[in-house]
Amino acid sequence: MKLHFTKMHGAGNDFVVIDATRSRFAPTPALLERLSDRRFGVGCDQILVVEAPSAPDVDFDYRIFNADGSEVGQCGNGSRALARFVREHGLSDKAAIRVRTQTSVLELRHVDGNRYRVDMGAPRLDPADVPFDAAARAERYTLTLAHGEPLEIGVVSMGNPHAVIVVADVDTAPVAALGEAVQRHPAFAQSVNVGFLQIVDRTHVRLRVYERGVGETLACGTGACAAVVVGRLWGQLDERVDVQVRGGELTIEWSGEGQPVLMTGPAETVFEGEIEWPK
Ligand SMILES: N[C@@H](CCC[C@H](N)C(=O)O)C(=O)O
Repeated sequence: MKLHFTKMHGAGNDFVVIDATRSRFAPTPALLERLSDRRFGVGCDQILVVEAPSAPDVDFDYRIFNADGSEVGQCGNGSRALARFVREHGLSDKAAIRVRTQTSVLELRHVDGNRYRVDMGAPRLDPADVPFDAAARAERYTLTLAHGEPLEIGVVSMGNPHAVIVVADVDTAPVAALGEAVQRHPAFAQSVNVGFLQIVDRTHVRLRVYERGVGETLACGTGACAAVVVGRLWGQLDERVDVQVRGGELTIEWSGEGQPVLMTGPAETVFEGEIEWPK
């Protein structure tokens, strides 16, 4: 049997997108591995599955799998790709579409050209929502890592968990080593995406993210939202911030607690293809 897929990316965070609105898609671990494998399969950071809505308040259900096969609650860059996918595949011509992930409902809109805007909902700052094991909610937490050095972090859920570390220079930050160490910390019961944020000025930042279930990606949409939320809570950023990531640029807007985070950025289709499955 042939499985049809679309390869897409958002600022270099790349996806295999599957339309499961018209035919059944069974995401077995072996199939997810084949789709994400860059040598023996198609290759991507995440697999995105568009499904018919499970309730009348949304247009589609949106499932997300990391490259390691783990199913997760949110993917920001993927939501822009999904907005483009449903337009290009004639699944919806609405100006705004609503999608449900495991953890949130998002609203997606086309802005112009290749740019899409997503209402990502309000960030969740209660440690229980992340989940992060802390005695009480705080804007800064100190994490003690195995090798001893205390680390200041901000912790946010955007429907998936994020720890944000402010660094002087993202180019020299030990992204993989520190990212792994923070992910393994027992305070993060479901692991965590780890963002390294360099503040250039109040409206410009640079960001690298060591993602859960993948490793470092060229961009992380929810990571950009979480980084701006933390930068604002720490009093270092304005309401609208351009976030330079390795694969491009995202604009994040957040007016403050209880308000939704708005993310604007590119979504590109790379190619369409088919793979034989089962082999
Ligand atoms: N690339 C994403 C986030 C994907 C999920 C993440 N790795 C997790 O495990 O929570 C984005 O653009 O937000």
